[in-house]
Amino acid sequence: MYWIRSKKLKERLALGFGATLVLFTLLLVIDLQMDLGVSRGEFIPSHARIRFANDEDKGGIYNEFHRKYLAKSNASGSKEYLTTNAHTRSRTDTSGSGYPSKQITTTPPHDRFKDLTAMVVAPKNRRNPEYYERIVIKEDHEDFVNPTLAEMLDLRISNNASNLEKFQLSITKNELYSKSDTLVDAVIEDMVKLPIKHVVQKEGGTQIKLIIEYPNDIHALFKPMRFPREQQTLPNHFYFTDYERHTAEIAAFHLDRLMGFRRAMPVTGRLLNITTEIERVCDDNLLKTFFISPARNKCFHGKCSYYCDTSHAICGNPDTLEGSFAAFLPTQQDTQRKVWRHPWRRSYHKRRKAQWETDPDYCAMVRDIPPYDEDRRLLDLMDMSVFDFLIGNMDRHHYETFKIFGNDTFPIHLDHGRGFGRPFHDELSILAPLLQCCLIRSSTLETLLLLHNGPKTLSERMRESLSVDPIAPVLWEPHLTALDRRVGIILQAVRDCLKKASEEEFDGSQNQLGHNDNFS
Ligand SMILES: Nc1ncnc2c1ncn2[C@@H]1O[C@H](COP(=O)(O)OP(=O)(O)OP(=O)(O)O)[C@@H](O)[C@H]1O
Ligand SMILES: [Mn+2]
Repeated sequence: MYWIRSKKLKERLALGFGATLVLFTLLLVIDLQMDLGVSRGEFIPSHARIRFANDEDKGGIYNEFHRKYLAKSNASGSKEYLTTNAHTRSRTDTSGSGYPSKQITTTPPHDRFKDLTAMVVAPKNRRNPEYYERIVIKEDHEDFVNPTLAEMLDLRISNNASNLEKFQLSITKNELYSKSDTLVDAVIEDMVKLPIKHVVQKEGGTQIKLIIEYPNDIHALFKPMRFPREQQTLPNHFYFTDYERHTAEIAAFHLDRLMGFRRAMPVTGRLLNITTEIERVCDDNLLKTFFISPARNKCFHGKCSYYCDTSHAICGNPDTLEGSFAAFLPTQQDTQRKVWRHPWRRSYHKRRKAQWETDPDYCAMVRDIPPYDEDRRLLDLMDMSVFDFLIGNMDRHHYETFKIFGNDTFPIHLDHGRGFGRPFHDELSILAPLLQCCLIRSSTLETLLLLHNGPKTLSERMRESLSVDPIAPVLWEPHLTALDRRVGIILQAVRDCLKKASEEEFDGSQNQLGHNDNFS
């Protein structure tokens, strides 16, 4: 009897152990795939796993910059000012002092950053690179091969292809569209004017998104308006629980284009009739979630993991709804994208920090790991850091590239719904990649200097660019002001990097001199 019972127990234990082992292995494989960017069955290490930090390490230029900047903004009272906005804080908001309270009183004199301009215009010194050439990188475009998707896929763009299809097939290895592009406006006009044929909810992702289908197989990704322009990120929301803003998607596309990155798909605003243009043409699953609110507005909530219930419904006014429409990424055969985990990914945990937040040598480790050890990828992450800092986007957990172009291609600037949430706050941690690597493309620095010194500032250019959008004004004014302020902060960050490097260079040459002195 005892023998049987013990055997059963053993069997049960063995079974339990086996099941746990299988589950654990499965989890590990899934996690590893995200970590290593799996492509056509080959494992290509993309970057280190997110490691959580234990000890606070306060060294490094990133932490120094952080401290300096905080000290500065405290000394001047506050860099933030009062917003008297009814939407900002509802009566039930018990968040305490999450928001600004003082008006800026003094403006410092305009610093033209002439020291940085000198470096951008200096010719590249091939024989004897200067110390700053390790920080401000001038790229060679001599062996410039830049095939299009059509060329890679051996496809001809037919004359009766839609503007979107032409656009998609003209995407190149280096950018989504060229500086002299003529298709972006046409793609946008189609998304604004063409009738909507069919609507389904996009699967995956955390918040609601709809796939809009127009005639001729044209598609767009729709994000609906939830709040008025003046609504800021709720003080008690983390970046990963922040609501998405359709205006941020639109503004991010304009900024990406203005900065000359051309890595974001075209996005436009459009007003919809929620009844005739969504409810009557949507699939059954979405249709089931439609209802009329007590205020007699037409609403729906869809199905998703965040904010898809009656209390977070998307409502028309009474049936007019505003939203953003992003041109669809290529869906042709062999245009798959590779998903990479961002090395400076946040922890997505409300109490833990990621390793980069406390390790001042984090970049040295990233620099050694493919694909960051060669070609353009690390420079692209620096651009992304600049871009995200400007828009205040903390939600950059992954990024995507087109598989067919290999590793020496651009990361697509995707998913900016959580940008433009806190116009009175500059989130320096978004600049951590740039500050920890002390690295920037010369062309990006040049653009920043131009936007800083004029003739037109970034906010002026953005205001102008956004003014043609059907739902203009797209951004609340404080967001535009923030852009100009943040350009100045990035330039200061680059200057601090250069200053530190020049000090190190000077120390090095002093040592050498001292050494030589002994011989003289
Ligand atoms: N313009 C587009 N065309 C086609 N697919 C897109 C487009 N933009 C984004 N996607 C795809 O949809 C996915 C989800 O989009 P997005 O990241 O904007 O939504 P999200 O809800 O914020 O997702 P998550 O919560 O995972 O961050 C993206 O990872 C991308 O693969
Ligand atoms: Mn997202």
